[in-house]
Amino acid sequence: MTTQPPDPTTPSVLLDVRDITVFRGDRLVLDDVSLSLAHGDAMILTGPNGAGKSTLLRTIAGLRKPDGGTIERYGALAWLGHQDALKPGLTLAQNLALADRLGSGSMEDVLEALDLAFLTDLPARLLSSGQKRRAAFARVMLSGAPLWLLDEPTVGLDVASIERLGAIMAKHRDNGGAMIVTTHVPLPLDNTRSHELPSLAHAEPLWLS
Ligand SMILES: Nc1ncnc2c1ncn2[C@@H]1O[C@H](COP(=O)(O)OP(=O)(O)OP(=O)(O)O)[C@@H](O)[C@H]1O
Repeated sequence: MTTQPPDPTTPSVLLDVRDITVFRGDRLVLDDVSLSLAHGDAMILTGPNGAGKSTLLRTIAGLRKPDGGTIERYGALAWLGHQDALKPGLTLAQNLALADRLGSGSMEDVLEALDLAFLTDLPARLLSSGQKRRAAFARVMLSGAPLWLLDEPTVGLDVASIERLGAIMAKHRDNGGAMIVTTHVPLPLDNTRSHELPSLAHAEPLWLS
């Protein structure tokens, strides 16, 4: 539906992050963070509030520049942030059609997998918060990207929806995709790796220059 199984001639590594350092304002948030992801991997990013989980995902997504270190990516990525970023005046179908143009997923399959099919003609502003979260996740699926960066994807979701997400993530991995997921709640995912970010919040501020 989304990602094709890996081609044996392509490298198994999808993402290689080396010694990433990020400041926010004058404060060091990420200090020499390194991680790598291969096809089929699921990494759970943990750490207390403010440890820099969102900052790391945004940096990998290219939404901010690291102050040090390197990021090598082998394939497209899709990023799910805290904001669902739907256009409120457009219907769910119209919102997803914008994403569908970019990728290779099947709209019907995605709507079915997320139990959204009955909502396609509703303006996005009328969706509940859990429905909006599922719609935002639908855009990730429709991107066709092998690498998913998911920042607290389960916020606002009921138990059945979290189970659905778990099944979708497992299928994505079976198809050769990989993901980094931040979460404060357990996810229904097998064989995950975890990466814990320490809190640097109480470190002395460091000035950039
Ligand atoms: N625009 C900004 N300017 C300065 N500092 C910021 C800015 N945005 C975030 N920060 C700080 O960067 C640090 C990391 O924030 P981040 O949102 O990445 O943490 P997080 O681990 O995702 O937290 P949470 O678990 O609460 O979602 C925090 O101390 C936060 O206050």
